[in-house]
Amino acid sequence: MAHEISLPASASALTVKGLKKSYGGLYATRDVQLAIQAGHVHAIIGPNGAGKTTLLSLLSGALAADAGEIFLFGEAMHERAEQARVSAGLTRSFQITSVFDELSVLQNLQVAVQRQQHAGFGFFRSSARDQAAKDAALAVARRVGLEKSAHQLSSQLSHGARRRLDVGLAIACKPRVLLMDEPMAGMGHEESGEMIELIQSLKKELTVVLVEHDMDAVFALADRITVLVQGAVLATGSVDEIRANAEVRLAYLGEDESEHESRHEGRHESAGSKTAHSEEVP
Ligand SMILES: Nc1ncnc2c1ncn2[C@@H]1O[C@H](COP(=O)(O)OP(=O)(O)OP(=O)(O)O)[C@@H](O)[C@H]1O
Repeated sequence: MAHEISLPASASALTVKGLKKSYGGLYATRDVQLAIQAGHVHAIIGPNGAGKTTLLSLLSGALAADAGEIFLFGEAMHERAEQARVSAGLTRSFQITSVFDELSVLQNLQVAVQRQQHAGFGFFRSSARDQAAKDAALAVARRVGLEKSAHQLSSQLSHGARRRLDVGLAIACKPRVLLMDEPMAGMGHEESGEMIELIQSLKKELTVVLVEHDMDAVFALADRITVLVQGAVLATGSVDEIRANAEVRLAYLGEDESEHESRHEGRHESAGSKTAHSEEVP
């Protein structure tokens, strides 16, 4: 089980060293080290309050770290502002407020494409550039399975389709590493399945850091898993290594395995409804 960084910074898509963040006396992120390999889906799991969202915010630049370094393909990100990280290829998805309700799917994607092209909101526009942005937006809509809803208002989308639009907005920024914060949240079985398929397909093009409570989705998608407990990395490993790790089971579930198994036998839950106390490391 690797706690230490075994890859040189340039060999991994994202390398994190000694990352720290505290709120008052409480460490939300405690000396976190990560080496995330290119082309992987790397899941970050842990109980409620473990520091998963804080970690994503530190990686995206939405939050300033107290200490630590972040490298994107060997390039230092930790002193850059959020937008500069997006421009370098480090983008966070599922900031649901980034969707404009009053715009169609295609218009939303077009705005994201134009931002990426530094075209702004209509300044220095040319019809050729507008057409190129529209074509690129349509390609992204197809990529996330929203071509049939391209002209629909975003406010009229189902929850699952809206979350796919969020992925589309992130893809429009041409990320090399995509940070995803609970993409399956609030989804039923079918919508989760569609999102799993979409994330699986993204692996061909980019690296995904996935924070997710739905363990079925994590086990279906992850090449590597890092377990956070109280802000610190407890373990990093393959799905099989993490499932077999007694320390993880104990710390993550807060109970021993036999207790968990007996409780699990009597429980029935639908996908996407799992909470920290019902998360499984089966
Ligand atoms: N703005 C803040 N001010 C003070 N404490 C905070 C703040 N944000 C987070 N925390 C604390 O930091 C710790 C980590 O929180 P964080 O939201 O990152 O955990 P999480 O693993 O994402 O939890 P969850 O699974 O419930 O989303 C928690 O103890 C939380 O209460």
